[in-house]
Amino acid sequence: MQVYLVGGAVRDTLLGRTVTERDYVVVGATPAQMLAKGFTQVGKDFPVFLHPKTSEEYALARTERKMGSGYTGFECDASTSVTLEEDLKRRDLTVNAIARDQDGELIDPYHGQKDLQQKILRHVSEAFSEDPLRVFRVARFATRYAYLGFTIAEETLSLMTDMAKSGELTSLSAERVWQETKRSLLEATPEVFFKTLKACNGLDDWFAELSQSESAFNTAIQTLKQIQRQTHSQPQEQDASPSAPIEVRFAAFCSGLSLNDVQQMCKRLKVQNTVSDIAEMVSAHKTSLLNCDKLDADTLLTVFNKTDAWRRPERFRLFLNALQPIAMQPSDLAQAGAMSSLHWPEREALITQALVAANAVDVQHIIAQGFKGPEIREALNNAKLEKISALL
Ligand SMILES: Nc1ccn([C@@H]2O[C@H](COP(=O)(O)OP(=O)(O)OP(=O)(O)O)[C@@H](O)[C@H]2O)c(=O)n1
Repeated sequence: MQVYLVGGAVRDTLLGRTVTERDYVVVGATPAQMLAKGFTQVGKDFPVFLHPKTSEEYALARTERKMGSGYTGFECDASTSVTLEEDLKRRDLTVNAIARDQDGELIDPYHGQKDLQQKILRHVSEAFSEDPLRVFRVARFATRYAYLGFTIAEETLSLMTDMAKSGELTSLSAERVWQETKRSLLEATPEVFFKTLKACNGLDDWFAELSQSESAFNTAIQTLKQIQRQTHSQPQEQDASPSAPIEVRFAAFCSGLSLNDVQQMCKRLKVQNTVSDIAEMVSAHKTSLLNCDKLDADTLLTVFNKTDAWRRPERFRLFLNALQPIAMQPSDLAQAGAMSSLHWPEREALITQALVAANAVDVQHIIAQGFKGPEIREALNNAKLEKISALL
């Protein structure tokens, strides 16, 4: 049997990037031989094994043919007669279809090295269309390698467009689409992911709310760029620490949508609550906190109560962090006139101080004053209002 390093590890080594995960392909071996060598089998649909010591993935070389529609209709052949070239041919992009043997020699039948040099993401063969996830994967690679100047080959973008138009993207699971989305949002230039999807009609099924609204889409792109301005002074650097967490990035992406649209999209993508909470809070309260010349105590108390800022201070902090890129966009992009006169750092500090002040109101003190039942809540709110007003 022959063993080759394949996929991302070869690609990223050639790009001079750090390699975190290694995948191998094994040619000319049977599952029984792998098990006899101490590997454990993990693949359900096709034979993939974990190395007994390193736990790295070793997949038997295979060919795949799509039989039916949907994501699962594949016929797989992983017999010992499958060659390395055949295995590489079923892969998505030429830059992902380069193998390295144990002597360090590169096997590159689809000219991935040339495409790496020319910075082109190009599909290997027509079999690309058999896996709709690849539309999102290519958009993600375009995002990740944007800093190097990579673009998508015209013919590949055209295939992606055909795939999106065919409706095949709906056969993907929400988890897989979200995973690609999340990984792209955490890259240095996340807007490239969504621009790429828009360019191939890939927003229609999973991000319908954004494909239907030009202005919501533009707001998403501008707000994501604003995060980049704030967090990456050097966007070109690989792994520039993504100081804005996924909650803030996703909220930025949703910042041009109504609360109802954000909820629809989160439900469709099965976004985890910790992430969708922030996007929904931003959508629900951005107008009252940003589109006004001065903050008033009633508004602040309502927002504190509705966001449960009292018991969820960390979530509230993320919410404020998520408002920042919306508030700090260049004034010509601000949605309402009032936003342009906003000095966010001062306003944020004021909101934080108001929360601290209101939080200092002691409910025991109110009870001791003789308030009963629903009166307690009212008196508590009044006392908090007083504290906030005193600050403003
Ligand atoms: N839908 C897919 C998924 C994977 N692959 C192939 O399997 C390899 C490994 O896939 P994966 O680990 O998901 O991605 P990487 O290319 O290693 O990229 P990343 O750095 O994002 O993990 C890819 O390089 C590609 O050759 C593919 O052709 N089509």
